[in-house]
Amino acid sequence: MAVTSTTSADNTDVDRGTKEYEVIDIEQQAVAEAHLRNTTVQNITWRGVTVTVKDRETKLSKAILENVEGIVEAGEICALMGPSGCGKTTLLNVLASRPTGAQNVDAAVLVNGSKPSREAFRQMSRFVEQDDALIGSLTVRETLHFASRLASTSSLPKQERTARIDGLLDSFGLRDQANALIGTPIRKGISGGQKRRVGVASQLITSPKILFLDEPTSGLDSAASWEVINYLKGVAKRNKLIVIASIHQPSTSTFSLFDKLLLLSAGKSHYFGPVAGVQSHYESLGYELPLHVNPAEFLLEMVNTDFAAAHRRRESQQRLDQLQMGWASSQQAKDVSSSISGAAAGPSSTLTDLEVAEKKPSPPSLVLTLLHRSFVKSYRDVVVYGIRLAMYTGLAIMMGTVWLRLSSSQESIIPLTNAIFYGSAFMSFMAVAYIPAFIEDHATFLKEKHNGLYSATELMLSNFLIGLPYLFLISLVFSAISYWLSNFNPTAEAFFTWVFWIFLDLLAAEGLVVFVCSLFPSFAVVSLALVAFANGLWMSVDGFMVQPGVLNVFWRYGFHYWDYQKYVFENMMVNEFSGRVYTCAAAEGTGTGGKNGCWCMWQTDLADQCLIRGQGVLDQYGYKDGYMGKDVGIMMGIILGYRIAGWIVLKLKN
Ligand SMILES: Nc1ncnc2c1ncn2[C@@H]1O[C@H](COP(=O)(O)OP(=O)(O)OP(=O)(O)O)[C@@H](O)[C@H]1O
Repeated sequence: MAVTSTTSADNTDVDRGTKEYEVIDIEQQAVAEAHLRNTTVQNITWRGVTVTVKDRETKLSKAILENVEGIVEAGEICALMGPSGCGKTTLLNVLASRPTGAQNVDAAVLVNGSKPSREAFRQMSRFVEQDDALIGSLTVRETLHFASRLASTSSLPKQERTARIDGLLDSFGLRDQANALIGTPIRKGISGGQKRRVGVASQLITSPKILFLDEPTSGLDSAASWEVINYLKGVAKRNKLIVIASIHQPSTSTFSLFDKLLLLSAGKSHYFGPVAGVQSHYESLGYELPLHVNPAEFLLEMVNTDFAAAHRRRESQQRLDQLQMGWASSQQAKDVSSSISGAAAGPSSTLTDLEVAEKKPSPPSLVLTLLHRSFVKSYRDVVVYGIRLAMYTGLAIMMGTVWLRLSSSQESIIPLTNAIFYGSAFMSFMAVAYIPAFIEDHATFLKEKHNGLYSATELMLSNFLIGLPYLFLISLVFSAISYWLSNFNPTAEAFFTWVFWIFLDLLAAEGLVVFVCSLFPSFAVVSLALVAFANGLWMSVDGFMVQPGVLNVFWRYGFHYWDYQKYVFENMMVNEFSGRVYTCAAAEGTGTGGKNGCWCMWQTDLADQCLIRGQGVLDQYGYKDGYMGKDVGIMMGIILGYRIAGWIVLKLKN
């Protein structure tokens, strides 16, 4: 028979009345959460965690964490608390085996009493970032669906996957929001608290045994914070998961949801143990918790010297030292040490015994999943390609009407040349509009890479492939409008050659954006400035402004030959001029007339027929027909080069 469980809030400081937060069928829940059950990891311990960094001002080494230790058992949820800058994030990173950027890290972090291999630890743990990079244009259900596909084998039956997703939606109170968008800057989505819950659920769908969370409640009001932690606690308890979360000033009711507390100040432990025992520990040191005061606030005030008046600094530092000594010499601290030793001495299951998460998807299946996800994002989020398509359409109309119906007489030659340069250069320049979308993808990639889901190779491949149809569409729409309005070479072959070169131009420009954004993903403005600068450089040395034969050797050999805009401009020029003939102007009675009463701006073998052979225009630049195959090869090399450079940057950067 199904049993029903009801959870309602402890409402010491948040009045929630008798509101029922979840009414879930326990039997159904047990089935839906079967994949979350932890039967292998009994505990995580850390001892002697000492982290030193180089002081930014004095350049001397200083410890930001000193000899910190603790133990969290399966099913427990532990809070890391302390004043700002006390070392919470650093400790969380050390425990989660993530880079800290420190000079030296000493730590013995053990699972079930033994040191797990890096890969096993990656498989069994997940890290939920403070600013969890969710994709705003996906729905809540899609977010969990893609997280599941990236983490677990594609042979997982569809029904099983859906059951897991539904189970997590229920466990985190998200069933009603399942089909709501996460939200983008221009489309309102779910609330901040719901986003945090989605962030946690999307990590849990990958079945970790240990979950680290960096300030999961920051920026949330007390009711939303309570909900996030309460849902998390429910899942952890039912499935025996280990949860360690850093937290800033929780409300009384949120604070009491935690089983354990590690209180830090200036990198040192001030308390580690059950939340319920912290009050008696401080009472034993002579500090009684006043009535009607939030205990978390009280503790934080006690261990914070940042706001002490200048003349009381010394006094407050002395008190802090006393408190720290009080903890270090307490019986509880000794008990913590013995529990850690006990866990290490116990029958440690070697990590090959640990049930490591499910079989991972193959690289091609990862690429397919990323492609699918990017596809959904690309048609829902106008920032990705929609805005660019609109911009390029606008540019095509503008160009087509400025360079309108150019004739095949000689006065059109310079406008046609200018239009070719302007069109190809501006198309490339406007790829800067792709920067925000790629920066969002990069943030998601970092989170997923740290959690071991996929690597730079899968990102680069899927990112390149998803761009192909969209960039081709943009090239086609732009060309269909501007090409015929301006009256370029009116043959189908010339038109499609033009489309093809615009397409290659956009592919190279997007490669440049991806490379630069991979270098500076946190600074959109820097990426924007660099891409704009690079485009300016490529425009000035592509052969239009200064013809290749005139360009000095430094720019010619240093930059001109690997400037993709050179190949685009050259081949579009050849496409327009090599097979065409233009009429000369009729000579006016000025004495400068040609032989047949006409005046030709370019003297070619057709001058006596009052015509200009297009090749004459090309000769001025040193361009010839017949090199398209070679140039396409070079262009592909440049496009590939940008992608490889971006891939190397992503591989090398942490
Ligand atoms: N790689 C580093 N080099 C130099 N100093 C560092 C480095 N990493 C952290 N620190 C310093 O160590 C201290 C602890 O940083 P940490 O981010 O762990 O604190 P925190 O408790 O998480 O702070 P907050 O609550 O404000 O996020 C800070 O003073 C920080 O400036």
